Amino acid sequence: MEDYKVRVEHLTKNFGDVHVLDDISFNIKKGEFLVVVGPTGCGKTTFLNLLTKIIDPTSGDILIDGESADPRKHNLAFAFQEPSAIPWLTVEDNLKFGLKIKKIPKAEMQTRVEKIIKLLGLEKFRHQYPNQLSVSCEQRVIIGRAFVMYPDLLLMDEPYGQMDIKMRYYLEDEVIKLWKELGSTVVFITHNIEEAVYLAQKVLILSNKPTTVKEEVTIDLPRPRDFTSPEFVKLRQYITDQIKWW
Ligand SMILES: Nc1ncnc2c1ncn2[C@@H]1O[C@H](COP(=O)(O)OP(=O)(O)OP(=O)(O)O)[C@@H](O)[C@H]1O
Repeated sequence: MEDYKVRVEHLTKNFGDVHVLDDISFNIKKGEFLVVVGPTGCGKTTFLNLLTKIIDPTSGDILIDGESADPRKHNLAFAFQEPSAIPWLTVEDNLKFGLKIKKIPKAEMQTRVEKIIKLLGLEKFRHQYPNQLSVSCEQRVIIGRAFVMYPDLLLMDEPYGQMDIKMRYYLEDEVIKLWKELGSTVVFITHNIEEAVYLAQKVLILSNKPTTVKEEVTIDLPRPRDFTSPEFVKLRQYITDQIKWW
C-alpha cells in the first residue's frame, strides 16, 4: 500500500453551489512523473490550495506517505510560469534560498546546489542576477530551485506556457534530466497534449467542472521520445480524442 508517495482519496470541493472537484481519486508512485491535462477552470488552483492547506476539502483527502498533506510536515516545491527568481539574489543564492529556510546544513546545501548548477549547465551564470539572464535561463533557475529541495512532491504548473517551441523542447529535456537524476515525484500540469506525451510516465485526463478523473493513460515509450514516431502520434491522438468534449 505504501509504495504510493501520494494518494488522492475521494477529494471533493464545493464552494457553496459551485462543485469544483467531484470525488477525485488517483495515486502517484514514489519517483513517478505524472502529467495532468485538464480544461481551464477545472480546479488546478483549488487542488494546489487544498494541498498546501490554504483551504479545506469538502470531503476526501490528499495523503503524502500515508499522512494528510501538510506543508509544515512535507516538503512541497513549486515551479510556475511566472518568472519568480528573486531579483536581488544571484543564481547561486536563488538556488540556496529555500534550503536556507529549511535550515539544510551548509555542506549538504553546497553539494545540492553544485549538482543542480552542473545538471542545468548554469556554471557561467552562477554569480549573475535574474535581470542579466535570458527568459529560458531564468526559467531554468526556477526549475532548479524546485528540484534542489529534493521535495516529497514537486508541482509544476504550465511552466513553459509563454515560451517558444525551441525553448520549450530544451527545457522539457532539462526537466527529464533532473527528474531522472534526482528521482523526484513530479506532478506537471499542462494544456499541451504533445508536451504531456513527451514528459509523462502517466497522463491523468480531467473532465470539465465538476471535475472527475476521466482516464489515466500510461506512456511507456522509450526516452528521449520522438514526437514523430507512429506510437507517439497515436498516443497524442488518443488523448486528444478523450478531451474533445471539453
Ligand atoms: N473561493 C471560491 N468561491 C467560489 N468559487 C470558486 C472559488 N475558488 C474557485 N472557484 C471556482 O472554482 C473553479 C475552479 O477554479 P480554479 O481557480 O481552481 O481553476 P483552475 O483550474 O486553476 O483555472 P485555470 O485553468 O484558469 O488556471 C472556477 O470555476 C472558480 O470560479
